[in-house]
Amino acid sequence: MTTNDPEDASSKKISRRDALKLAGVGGVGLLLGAGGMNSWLQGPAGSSKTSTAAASATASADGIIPFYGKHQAGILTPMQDFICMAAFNLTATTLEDVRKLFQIWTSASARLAEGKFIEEESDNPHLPPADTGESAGLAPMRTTLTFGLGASFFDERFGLAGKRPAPLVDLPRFNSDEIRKEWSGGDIVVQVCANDPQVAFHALRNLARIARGKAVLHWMQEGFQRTGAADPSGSTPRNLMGFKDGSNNPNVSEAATADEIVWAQPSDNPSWMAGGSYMVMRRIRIRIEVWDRSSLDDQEATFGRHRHSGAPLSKAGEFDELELDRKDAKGNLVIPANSHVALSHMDGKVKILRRGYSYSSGMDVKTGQLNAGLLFICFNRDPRKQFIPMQQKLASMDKLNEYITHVGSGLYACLPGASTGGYIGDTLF
Ligand SMILES: C=CC1=C(C)c2cc3[nH]c(cc4nc(cc5[nH]c(cc1n2)c(C)c5CCC(=O)O)C(CCC(=O)O)=C4C)c(C)c3C=C
Ligand SMILES: [Fe+2]
Repeated sequence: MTTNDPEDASSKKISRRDALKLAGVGGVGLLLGAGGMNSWLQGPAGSSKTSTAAASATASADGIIPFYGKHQAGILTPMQDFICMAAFNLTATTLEDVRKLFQIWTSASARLAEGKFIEEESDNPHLPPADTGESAGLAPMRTTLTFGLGASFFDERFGLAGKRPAPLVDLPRFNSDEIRKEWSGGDIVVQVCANDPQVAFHALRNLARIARGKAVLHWMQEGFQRTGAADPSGSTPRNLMGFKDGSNNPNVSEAATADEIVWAQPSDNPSWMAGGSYMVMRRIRIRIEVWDRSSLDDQEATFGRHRHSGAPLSKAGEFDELELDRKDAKGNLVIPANSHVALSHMDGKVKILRRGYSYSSGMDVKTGQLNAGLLFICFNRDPRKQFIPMQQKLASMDKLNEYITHVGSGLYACLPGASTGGYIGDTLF
């Protein structure tokens, strides 16, 4: 069985020699030892201390991330440059049809991850082509496809109500939420990430196409970050507010950290979720024009970090430790208590794995302002203990709230990975 476990060398389809050859183009390869090359090729998402962004920069930027494995890819996988994400509502009326849908989605996804069409092409000119075709000749581009189930999947329709995982709660209404139904929920979520926007779109479009008669699109959103080509050094990407975003993500290349923060464990309930994770999606609109008129001091006080270096206020290095108790000569906290990092740090005890993308949906025709923001995505083992208390704290006092509004929301149980011959969801139905 192939695996998407980032620690497993057998999952790498690009040979070490190829990688070194390619990396040599940018002179990066020579600087990396064998261990360094491993994480550079396929280290987990999270802290850019492990050069995760560099993984999408050169040698492996067009490679294959195996679809089959203990865990679904697209969770610990170092972030690709683009996302195309959608929620579906089921029109299927039987569990057998739902199972068939996941079976065809699984085999199509495994092929898409390898840069193939969803099916072998038939040469019958009287039939529509099996695949829509816009990925012809394109490389796999590190495509990952990650599937999750919303709470509504467990309603009365398919006899699975008794199986709804306890952590898959209905998210509470948070202070100043302006959540819209058209950007929220859904029976199933599919997160497609790739280093090419057309490859990502193609994958999602074809999944929607083969779902015909069984599921329909509910919402869809594309997102981006700077590409690996634009930043071959792989430094932490900046969000649309100009700040480095992701610096203090947990280092999930340590299996124990990933198990503690991200993966549902066999001892957790329900056991069919073991190896899976809970994904939170928040569509967060940013009032960019207002932000752009605020002073640098105000911006830095909002996040509690320096804009240029990404360092915590009063520190010089991006990865320097946050000292939240430190006071200046006047006795004021150096990092304001209502700053985004002071609050989201949660005494260092509660952590989530963030994997969000910027989005831009053109212009708001009513106001003439940019309709843009953050497609916030995070993974956690139990949102009741991680995301929810963190967001409760942020929603009530974060200085960032002056500039943002949460307009879409979803919580999804991301199933464990599938083995070759199995299908996503086979531990449940
Ligand atoms: C509930 C969880 C979080 C939401 C929602 C959220 C929104 C949000 N964040 C930024 C930008 C930054 N966030 C940063 C750090 C950070 N954010 C969260 C959680 C949420 N953010 C956490 C757990 C952390 C790390 C805290 C820590 O322990 O240090 C940063 C600083 C750099 C970094 O570490 O990534 C930025 C910048 C935006 C723009 C946003 C909504 C639009
Ligand atoms: Fe944040």
